[in-house]
Amino acid sequence: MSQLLEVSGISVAFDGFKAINNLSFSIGPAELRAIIGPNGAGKTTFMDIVTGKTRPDSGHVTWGERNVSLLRMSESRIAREGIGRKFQRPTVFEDQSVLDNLVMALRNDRGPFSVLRYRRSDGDLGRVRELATEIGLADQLNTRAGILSHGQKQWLEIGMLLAQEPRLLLVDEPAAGMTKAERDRTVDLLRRAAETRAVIVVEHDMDFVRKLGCKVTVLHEGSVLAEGSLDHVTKNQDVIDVYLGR
Ligand SMILES: Nc1ncnc2c1ncn2[C@@H]1O[C@H](COP(=O)(O)OP(=O)(O)OP(=O)(O)O)[C@@H](O)[C@H]1O
Repeated sequence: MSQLLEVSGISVAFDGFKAINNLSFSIGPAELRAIIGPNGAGKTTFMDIVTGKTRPDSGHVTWGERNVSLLRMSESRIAREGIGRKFQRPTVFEDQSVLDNLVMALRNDRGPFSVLRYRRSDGDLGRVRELATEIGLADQLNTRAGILSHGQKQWLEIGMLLAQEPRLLLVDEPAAGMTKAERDRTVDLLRRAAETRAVIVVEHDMDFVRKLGCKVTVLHEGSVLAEGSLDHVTKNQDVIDVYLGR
């Protein structure tokens, strides 16, 4: 298989306004990609379409080895197919410990009645420790999530998504509100996560995007304006005119 997700020729209009306009995009199974673009370019709407929250008026979105269409699937089915989404604001269970948040995320996996029967197993604890190490919170397992820093909460939520072993992770503006040290650790975390899965990062912070060191897709008015390395797209005059030069 060459691509994990293939989006071709999608368009969606809200009250006649084309938020997404004949957009095509694809990402491989172990690839990190940054999406940038001015406010209103369609970045959120694009993620809404991939996750099934918004249905495009036209176009195709195909997924996985069997090229199944995501357009007929519900949001929850798409999540079960292995597409995880991290919104900008962290949504962890503040009164629970880091450990319990990660255990709950593992539990999410197990079907509708499993929560009732659930017992924490040694295997789960092993996996939770692995996840906590991956997100840099191994020493905070018993800390209440509510007292973590903003960056640590973001990592915890990424860990909760990783617990479900997504094949594609969509991450919305992770750098916002983070300290420089937290941003650097987030870059490492996302780069590592993308060694074994596809990761799409929507971000305005160009320094952060540069550190991600990945291919960049620039959206503008619902279409791809430019694509390539950050150096390549930042030299593009159209990109300078609509985004960087403002
Ligand atoms: N449900 C909706 N109804 C009407 N218009 C919408 C809706 N959702 C998005 N839009 C419009 O579609 C365009 C694209 O919005 P979108 O939020 O996808 O852009 P964005 O690139 O994520 O912007 P930002 O960087 O500000 O988050 C905007 O003009 C927005 O106002």
